[in-house]
Amino acid sequence: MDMFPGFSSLTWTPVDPMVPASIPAKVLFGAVGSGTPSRNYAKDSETAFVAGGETFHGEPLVQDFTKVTWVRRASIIWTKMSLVRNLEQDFCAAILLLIWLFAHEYVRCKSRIPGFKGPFGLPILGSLRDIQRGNAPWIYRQWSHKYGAVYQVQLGNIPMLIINTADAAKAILTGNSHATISRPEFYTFHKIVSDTSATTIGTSPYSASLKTRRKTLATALNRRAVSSYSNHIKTETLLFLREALKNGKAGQTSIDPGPLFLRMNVSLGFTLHWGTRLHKKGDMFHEITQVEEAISNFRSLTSNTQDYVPLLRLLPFNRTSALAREMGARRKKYTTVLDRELDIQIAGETNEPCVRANAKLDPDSNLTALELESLNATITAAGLDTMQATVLWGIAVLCMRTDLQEKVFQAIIERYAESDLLDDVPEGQDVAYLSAFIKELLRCYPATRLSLPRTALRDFVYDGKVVPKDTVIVLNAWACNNDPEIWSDHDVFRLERWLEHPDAPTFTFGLGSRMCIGSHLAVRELYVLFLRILKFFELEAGGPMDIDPITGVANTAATVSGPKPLQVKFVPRNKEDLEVALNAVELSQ
Ligand code: HEM
Repeated sequence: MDMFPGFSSLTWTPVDPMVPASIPAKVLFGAVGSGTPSRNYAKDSETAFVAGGETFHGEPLVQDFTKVTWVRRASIIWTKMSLVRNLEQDFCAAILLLIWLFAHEYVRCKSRIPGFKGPFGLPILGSLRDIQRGNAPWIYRQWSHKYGAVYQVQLGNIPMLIINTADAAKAILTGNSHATISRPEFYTFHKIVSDTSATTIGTSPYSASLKTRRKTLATALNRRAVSSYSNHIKTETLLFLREALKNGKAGQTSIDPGPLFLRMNVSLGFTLHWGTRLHKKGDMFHEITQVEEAISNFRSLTSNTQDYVPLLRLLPFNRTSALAREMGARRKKYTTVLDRELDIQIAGETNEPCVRANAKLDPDSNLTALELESLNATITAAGLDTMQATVLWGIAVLCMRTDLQEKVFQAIIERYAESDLLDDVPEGQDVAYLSAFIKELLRCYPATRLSLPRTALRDFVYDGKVVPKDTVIVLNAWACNNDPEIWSDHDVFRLERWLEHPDAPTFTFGLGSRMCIGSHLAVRELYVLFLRILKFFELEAGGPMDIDPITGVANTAATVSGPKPLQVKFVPRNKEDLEVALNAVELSQ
């Protein structure tokens, strides 16, 4: 039954005198007829009703207000009151928002580190937008010209000290190594990803457990241990050559070397940790690389806005949190499969020597299940994207700087006879130019340009100012590597600098108490890989390449700064000999 006869067909003409009364109200307001008062102020207003007698589709177009029933009048008065109430509510909401904003800004001001200069940034966001919009290490270096070598930025409410010069890095991270031994915890990575999968060593705050885990992995990755992995490195690098030769049709086709190297690196990590090579687990490859890349981005210092603006975490459809949770769970799934397989092998005494088996079998090692899981996460994550980025920059530089490629190649053949290098590569780095190339590569293209952040475990003093406990400290490794106090020609990719100053510092692997523990493995792998690539192939660019360290970066928001995708021709220096030699080599399974 219609409770309000005539109400549902009620139509209005606008109060706006500029609108001709002859235009049907349905055209002006859209379809009318439900009778439900809406928040269109003109429509809700009593003055919207004027007398008239036209009809539209048989209904009166304009209704005489004097004929409106008492029920309708009550409805109109109620609507008017609602309008006033809505305005009151809006006003109160605006006042509350303003108060919250002032309170927030007060807290933000209070959280600044006394004595350190730095940009103030925007309300709520601080300097987050500036950093997210550009290339953070470059922007931080620009700001250091204004605010000094060490200054503060605020990302949301969180103040961070940014270190931009070599001297400051040494003073803070080496000079106060114990005070700077911890890592901060961020919402997305530590509360969401690590809720479903353990935290890696590199993202764990300082604790007794971190000490034990770090010691276990550092022992497995020290110089002596790395030299015992030469057989694994040989297998993986020779497989890389085989794939480059085959996929690139002996130099006739350009290929993207990214996936080849990724497979090689993941496989090496698996062998060292679980004693099993990746090719046996073909299906897992895409899953692992996809998940680890996504998780790496959750570690990003700049891209997770919700880490700095807690309000965003309340959004009902929070895609970042949902994705972070999913990736953590997916990582746990494949590491669990690998753990189970290794456990069966350990029980049957058929396992290969590897980090996890050593840790489980060592009677002195008391690692808990969660700590072992942290080692899993570390080995799958650490070194994966960092090594990938470094190798790809190296390949791009060699394609674009053919003079350097020739120089290093000549140095290699001077040192090695024709076919020596398919067998073991002698320990050490006996091709000085190649060694210099790797150092220069790491200097100009540090994979993590902003090193993994630290937090102060306790107060310490730098430059006469107190750095309070819990302050987040970020090393701008890229700026330190380009410090004009160390190199007057820091913008040039020049190998000879490392022959002139072999002990000059680089900041690519960090500094002090939480420095990278995989650096020996990383440098060895880079050395052996480039030695073999350059000995057997000539590299040609198969498409445009931007090797500028700033404009050439693929994703400036990512934790790791790799180059844009490459297309490369791997032209064998001697196709027949290489094919025969590579097929003859027996590779460990
Ligand atoms: C070119 C390759 C690599 C680069 C540029 C790199 C860079 C870094 C950096 C900058 C840090 C933080 C250091 C600091 O806070 O001072 C780090 C930490 C770490 N890296 Fe690497 N890394 C590389 C390869 C590897 C490899 C191959 C592994 C192991 C398989 C590895 C394992 C680790 C671990 C476990 C940590 C955490 C150390 C801690 O927090 O105590 N890295 N790496």
